[in-house]
Amino acid sequence: LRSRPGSSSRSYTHVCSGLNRHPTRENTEDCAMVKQCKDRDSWGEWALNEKQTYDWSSEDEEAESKARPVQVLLVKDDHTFELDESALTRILLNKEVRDREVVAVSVAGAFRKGKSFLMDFMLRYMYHHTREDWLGDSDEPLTGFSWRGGSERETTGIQIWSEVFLVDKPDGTKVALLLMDTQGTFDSQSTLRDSATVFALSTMISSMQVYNISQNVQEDDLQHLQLFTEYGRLAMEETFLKPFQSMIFLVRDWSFPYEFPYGQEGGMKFLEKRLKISENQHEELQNVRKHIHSCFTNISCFLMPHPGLKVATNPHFDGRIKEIDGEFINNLNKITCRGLLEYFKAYIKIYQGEELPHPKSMLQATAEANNLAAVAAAKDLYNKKMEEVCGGDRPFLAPSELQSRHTSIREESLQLFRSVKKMGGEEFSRRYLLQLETEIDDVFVQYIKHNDSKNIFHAARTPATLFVVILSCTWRWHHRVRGGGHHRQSGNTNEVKHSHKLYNVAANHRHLYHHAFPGHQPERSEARGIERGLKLTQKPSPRNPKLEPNPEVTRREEEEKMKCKLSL
Ligand SMILES: Nc1nc2c(ncn2[C@@H]2O[C@H](COP(=O)(O)OP(=O)(O)OP(=O)(O)O)[C@@H](O)[C@H]2O)c(=O)[nH]1
Ligand SMILES: [Mg+2]
Repeated sequence: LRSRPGSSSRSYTHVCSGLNRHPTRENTEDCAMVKQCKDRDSWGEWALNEKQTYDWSSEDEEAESKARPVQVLLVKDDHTFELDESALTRILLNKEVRDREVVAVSVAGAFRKGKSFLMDFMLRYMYHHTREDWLGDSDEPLTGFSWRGGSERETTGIQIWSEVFLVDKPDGTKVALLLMDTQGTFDSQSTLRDSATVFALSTMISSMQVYNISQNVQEDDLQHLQLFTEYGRLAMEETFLKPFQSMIFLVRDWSFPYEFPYGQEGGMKFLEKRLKISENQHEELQNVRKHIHSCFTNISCFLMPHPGLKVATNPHFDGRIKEIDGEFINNLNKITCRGLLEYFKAYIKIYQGEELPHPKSMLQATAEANNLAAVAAAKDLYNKKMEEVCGGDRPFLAPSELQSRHTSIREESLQLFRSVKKMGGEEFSRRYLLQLETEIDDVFVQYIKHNDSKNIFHAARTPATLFVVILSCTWRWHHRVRGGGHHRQSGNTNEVKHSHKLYNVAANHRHLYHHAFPGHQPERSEARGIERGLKLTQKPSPRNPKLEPNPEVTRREEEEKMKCKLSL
């Protein structure tokens, strides 16, 4: 194995010092980082000097590899992700393990909660598990994955232990066991998306995810688990019934052993209580529990005691057992897990792409929901009021009237949006106000169109045709009225005026249409509107009760109407 350029010298030193205790030189011919767990006696054969440096600079030098954490997933400064495929390939395609079933054990959870520290105990177990005292010398510092005290984050991305352990299954076959340490969630340099990606990816590729939490199982722990697993489920193409394998809630610093004893049994009873779904529970609480149950094939829990104040607060503590509380040590347990690892590369591609939605903080999601609900309520109000003004069964409205009704209803609806209490602040909600304005204006164009469909002149293909039709109708009316007597003359003058006015409106609206709906052709329903429009334009009509009804005129009038319709 080669050293990765830019690998942290800090964690490197840590690992170097650990090599004295975990020397490895199994298969130099294949550069294998494989530990045959039964072959424990050979482990001590090869020890490195603490100050020894490694020169893995040449591909040809299949150097005696040193067990160490290898950064396989990098979260870069610009919050993008990079998979170190060659490092991963070197570990996983080693001929000793490449055809073996893989069991990946991962640990994830909030930053600074002792995840790497725990993984180092797992490592120690893997190296010494066949010994009675696998914990080793009580003066031995704890090494492996880099862990440390302090408030700033340590582990970044995903690291895997370069050495893959071969573990015997009861049926005599061997499985490859991979240990994986992950970047803690919610540190101050990561976005929610960064945290969600690391958590989701490690859950997707692990057979067992250890969810490392502190002191208790809180509702927000469950909600975050729900968010992250959903983010993982989204990325998995197949919709498995249960997309993930095993999940262990590892509760650190458990302080209530008198309620639930330390360890797995107490943990299971405690978790059963915490994840219980009951009828009278609020839907929100039920949903998060149902989601978690639906995600994992196995869910268990382990209650770990506090390791003692030295571990938690002493900056010089180096992990030696004699300084760790006995109870903590007594509760370190065996690993039991299995699974597959081959989707690693495929999954990271999904997170590198932009198809997945970005997860949002609870406040952001709530603020968005508030604003969207206010937009919906305001749009509703606008639509309702406009329906009353110019809806389906309302008569044609003069455009100027329609415009002025729209303006006042629009303002009323914007006012409703402004008055609804919303989270996220003024600046945030301005975006939604703009969205509302745009949507209302779009709907208004529809209302104009609808209103126009009630107008006879709307359906004329061009203003010119329309004009010819109007002239023709008008001329016929003139002609008929001239022969029909004095009374009709005044009615006809009105008619002509009306027709001209409507022609202007129609021509004007056609212009609006073509602007709003380029390429739009009048539809049947609009054609039907012509009939309604005809009725409208003929007011006051010869059927006006004030005028003498003349059956002959009425018949001709009907004929004229038909001609008008046909020419349209
Ligand atoms: N209270 C408490 N502290 C612990 C426990 N285990 C380890 N620590 C201490 O917690 C500190 C952080 O340990 P790490 O293993 O580096 O924590 P981490 O979760 O890997 O941190 P990040 O890599 O930054 O996410 C160290 O000072 C440990 O000594 C524990 O069970 N309880
Ligand atoms: Mg860590």
